[in-house]
Amino acid sequence: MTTSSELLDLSPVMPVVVLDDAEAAPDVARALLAGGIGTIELTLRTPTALEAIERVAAQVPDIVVGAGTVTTPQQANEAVDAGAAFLVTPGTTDSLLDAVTATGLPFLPGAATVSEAMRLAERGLDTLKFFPAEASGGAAALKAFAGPLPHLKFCPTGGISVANAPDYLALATVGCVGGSWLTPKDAVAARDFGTIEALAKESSALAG
Ligand SMILES: O=C(O)C(=O)C[C@H](O)[C@H](O)COP(=O)(O)O
Repeated sequence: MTTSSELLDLSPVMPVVVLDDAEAAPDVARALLAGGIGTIELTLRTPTALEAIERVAAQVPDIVVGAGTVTTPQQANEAVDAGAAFLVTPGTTDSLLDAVTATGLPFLPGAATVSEAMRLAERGLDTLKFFPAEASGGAAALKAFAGPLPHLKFCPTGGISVANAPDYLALATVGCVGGSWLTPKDAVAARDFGTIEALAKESSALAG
């Protein structure tokens, strides 16, 4: 079992993946692994996402597969049943926090402000997702968070690319960044796993 803080150490970039076709999921995961990325977050934005998680968990045991876009207690439970090893929420409500905590899985709860981060810290959580990162002030905002909250660690996502990822990864409070750029929609649709592997390689070489 990986802890929330260990999740941030798996790779400098956590790929945030939206899949319309569950059948492609194992090959996407294999391409990411071949490019040096040890984790995949499959977002529950598409009807096939749970099946995609199931397939990756069963067929690609070397990658740590999690569920993203978990916004309801029911989704948290469905993700566990599908075999997710971790959960990611874009924001946090009390009922969602209770549900994800009850799963016993490591999770990254979303926060966009200092107050939200402080509320999560009050609940004993020190490893958070910062979302939407760029729209909420970017690396400069997180740098400012670290003044009063140096003990909290973040995985920022939302608007991050290979170009601005280094600004975040340079911060001591950032363990990894999340982003969808490793799995472009057209590359997935065309089953162009070579492109995904190349993007993964470029991302895994970023200093974490
Ligand atoms: O789906 C979720 O749970 C989210 O919270 C949002 C995702 O992490 C971002 O949408 C990824 O952002 P991009 O890399 O800008 O595409």
